[in-house]
Amino acid sequence: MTALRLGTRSSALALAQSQLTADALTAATGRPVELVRIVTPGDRSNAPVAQLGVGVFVSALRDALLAGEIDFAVHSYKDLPTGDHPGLHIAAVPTREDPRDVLIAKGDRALAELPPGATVGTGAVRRIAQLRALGLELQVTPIRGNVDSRIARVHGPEADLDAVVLARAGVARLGRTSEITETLDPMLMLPAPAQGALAVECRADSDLVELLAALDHAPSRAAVVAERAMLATLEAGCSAPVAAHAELAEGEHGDEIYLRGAVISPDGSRAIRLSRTGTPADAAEIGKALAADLLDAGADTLMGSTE
Ligand SMILES: NCc1[nH]cc(CCC(=O)O)c1CC(=O)O
Repeated sequence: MTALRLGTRSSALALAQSQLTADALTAATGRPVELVRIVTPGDRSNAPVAQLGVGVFVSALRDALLAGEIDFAVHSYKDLPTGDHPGLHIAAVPTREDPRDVLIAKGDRALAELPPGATVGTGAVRRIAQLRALGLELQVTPIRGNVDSRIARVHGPEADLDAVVLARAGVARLGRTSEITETLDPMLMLPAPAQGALAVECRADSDLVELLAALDHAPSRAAVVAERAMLATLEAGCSAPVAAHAELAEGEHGDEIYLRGAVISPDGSRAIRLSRTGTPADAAEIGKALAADLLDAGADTLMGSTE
């Protein structure tokens, strides 16, 4: 049988999550899968990702899909733009990894155990804002780079920070969970919408739509749909850092989604945190309604407060 071509970036994380997905697909369907490395403008450039945007990585894979060079691609769902892409289809959202953020700190420390003035590195404005909101005497430092190079800022010959904050999912997929010193409580550090989830994408007219659906995990998809609907609705009205986390639980009347959302001012001085519940079938509506609640509570005014 001809192998299905799975396009992937060459970063360690992209290769790890592509290989995991390839193995799961082969186990579920018997179809062999080969990885095809796509060199993206982002991989060729030395410019910081913050400047290029993760969009460049996604675009190169999507171009290769539409050109028929690859049959499907696996993305970190949180890196995808919120709008649908014409001609493409997300055929599966596999079982999500733990969506929480983690701390990797020197001396096996938790956040509350870091000494005053400790340096904590992280890239995302969402994490920076929530770290500042804790009111600890931390020096929050914006950093960039891949997961390995960020961990190297704490452990290793070039170490120059006391701690870094990362997504648990990325650390787990690279097999480095033993280095985690604290998994951060979502009450304090709410994750990015869709963090820990993957999107398996193919052309909308592809024969593979049904085959790839074997990898879909309905509860993971419902959670991501709720979180991303919230994000998409907020994008129109507010440019402050956004966080979201949906949990599925069995309620009295069947499964229920519990969606939490937060919008934080970049300096951490103000935060609006709200939640909504509903049924998984209404995931998108729950997300939109929570975004409307956040805007009603003043989410659009949070960008103004800076240090
Ligand atoms: N921002 C980059 C990024 N995109 C996806 C992950 C891994 C976690 C995931 O799949 O959600 C990471 C690293 C991180 O945020 O620490």
